[in-house]
Amino acid sequence: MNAAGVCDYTRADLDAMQNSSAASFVTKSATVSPREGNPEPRYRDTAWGSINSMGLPNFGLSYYLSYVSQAQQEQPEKTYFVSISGFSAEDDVALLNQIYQSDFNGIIELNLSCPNVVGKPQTGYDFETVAHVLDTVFAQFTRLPLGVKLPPYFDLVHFDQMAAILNRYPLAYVNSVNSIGNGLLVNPHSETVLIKPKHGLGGIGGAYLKPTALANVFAFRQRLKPEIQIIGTGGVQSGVDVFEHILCGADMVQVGTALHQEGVAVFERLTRELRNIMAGKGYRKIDDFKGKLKTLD
Ligand SMILES: O=C1NC(=O)NC(C(=O)O)N1
Repeated sequence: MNAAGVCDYTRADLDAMQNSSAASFVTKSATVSPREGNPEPRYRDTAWGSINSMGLPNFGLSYYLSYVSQAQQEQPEKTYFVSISGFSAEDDVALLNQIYQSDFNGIIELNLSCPNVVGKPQTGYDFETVAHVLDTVFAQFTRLPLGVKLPPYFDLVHFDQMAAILNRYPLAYVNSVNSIGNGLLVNPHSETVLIKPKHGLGGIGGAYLKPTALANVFAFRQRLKPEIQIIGTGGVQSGVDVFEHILCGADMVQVGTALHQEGVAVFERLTRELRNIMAGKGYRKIDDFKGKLKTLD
């Protein structure tokens, strides 16, 4: 499926996802009020991936809930995801109330990791706030499955601390990772940054991101209780990358930068390439290799 923020902003984007061979889609992270987002240019592709500082532009939660309501009727066999991104626990409660009062019957993705709203830190790096938000959310909202979109972590102690917090809640899944926040890409010819917001700093995606994404999927799989599934996101450009995410423990894989660069045809290509890899290795189903990465211990 798509990673939140890619091919999910407008009805046309979501139609493209709905009519593709992707198993599902997630809608652009919705905030309490619709947002214009950051000034352009705010997204750039490179040979190795992408940089973005979109700033959570979105048409508001009701726009996406009404789209999913229609999609649920058209293709009821699919389970859809709606992403929300409050700037406080109270925001998240307000967004969840709106979802619970609608006919939405899919999965909620709570984005704890947008790095691009000036003045708003990435919640996922503030462990106490993560615990407070999840305490507040799960005290009231347990009917619909809910997962969290996490930023990448880079320290084993942080994996331990976050897993200890996450294991306290009835989470449906953890989605690792969001972009690497506040990276910088420059154009050496013009001696200029690529994007306008934040003097050129933005979230890094694509091939740059894969080693970090695989490490986060693998580390959380080792630490999280088995009831919490894992969505692997980051650096998926080929069937091999999908295979590696699953080998590290991903139950589902999302595609961001490569989807932005190639369009929804990427899903058929990735699926075909994964099938060929599995056939070559004699694997008949995902469980034959999911989470079975070998270490040299
Ligand atoms: O969570 C997010 N991650 C990103 O890399 N960019 C978007 C955004 O800026 O809206 N949000």
